[in-house]
Order: sequence, then structure tokens, then C-alpha cells
Amino acid sequence: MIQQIYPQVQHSYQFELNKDMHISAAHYIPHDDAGKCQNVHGHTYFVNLTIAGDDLDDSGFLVNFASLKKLVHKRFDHTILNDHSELFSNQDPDYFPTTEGIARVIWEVVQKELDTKANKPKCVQVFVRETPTSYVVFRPKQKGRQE
Ligand SMILES: Nc1nc2c(c(=O)[nH]1)N=C([C@H](O)[C@H](O)COP(=O)(O)OP(=O)(O)OP(=O)(O)O)CN2
Ligand SMILES: [Zn+2]
Repeated sequence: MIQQIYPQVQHSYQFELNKDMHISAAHYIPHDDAGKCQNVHGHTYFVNLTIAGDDLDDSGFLVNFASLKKLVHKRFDHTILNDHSELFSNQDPDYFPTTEGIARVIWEVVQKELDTKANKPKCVQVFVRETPTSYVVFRPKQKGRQE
């Protein structure tokens, strides 16, 4: 087990799966307030995805664990996050590759893929640990569902 403590997310779906992964990546925060973090530096991010739903696909999966890893790890591992200009911005603080921004962008990437699936799983939480002492949890606002 690579991470033993997970924040819990409240929901009423019948199935919940969690996928852990490590991502080695570099970034910088393009703002004076970031101090030393304005310089390019690297982290081994720990990411946990929480996916929930009531229906399984034809394989009996809520979503294939391997496809989640491919979607996130393959895209970001050993890259410079700021270079993903289709996802991150050096001008818009909402899309700086901060831990917060990374968590939200990962959610957007994952949910976009899940929306293509017939069984309509939902990414209900993205946990991103950037350092041994710092992490962020992103949870989407729930629309039209009593959780
Ligand atoms: N709210 C945020 N604050 C900071 C972020 C961030 O993404 N969101 N990022 C950084 C830096 O990128 C840095 O890599 C992480 O900072 P920090 O946790 O302060 O790292 P340290 O190892 O220096 O912390 P210790 O307290 O010494 O363990 C900065 N802030
Ligand atoms: Zn950093």
C-alpha cells in the first residue's frame, strides 16, 4: 500500500473505487507570492482518484483501474506541468499548476473521459499530495443529485 490515509467523500452511490498513483513531474508557480516555488522544481506527486457510480460496464468494472492510470499517469509523469498549455496557464491563477490547480485539472481530465462511458461513473474526489506536508482535495459541486 502506498498511502494509508484517505479523506472520505460522502455520496450515496453503491460502488466506489479508488486508484492510487505516483507522478514524477516538475512545475513552477508564475507569481511573486510563490517565492522559491517560482523556480522550476520537481515533486513525486501522490494522486488518489475516487470514482463512484451505481452501474457497472460490460466488463463488470465501474471503470478499469488501468484506464485511469493511463489517462493521468501516462499524460503527466516525467513532464513539466506548465508545458501542458492545453490544461494549465501561466496567466490565469485558476489554472496555475498549484496543487489546487493540478487537482482540479486532473478531475476535469478524468470526468471528461468518464462522461463518454455508458454506465456514467462520477469522479467524486481527487486527492493530490505534493510534499510530505502538503496536500489538496478537490471535490466537484454536485448538480441535481441529493448526496
Ligand atoms: N496553497 C498552496 N501553497 C503552495 C503551493 C500550492 O500548490 N498551493 N505550492 C508551493 C510550492 O510549489 C512547494 O513545492 C510546496 O510548498 P511547501 O509545502 O511549503 O513545501 P516545503 O517542503 O517547503 O514545506 P515544509 O513546511 O518545509 O514541509 C508553495 N505553497
Ligand atoms: Zn512545487
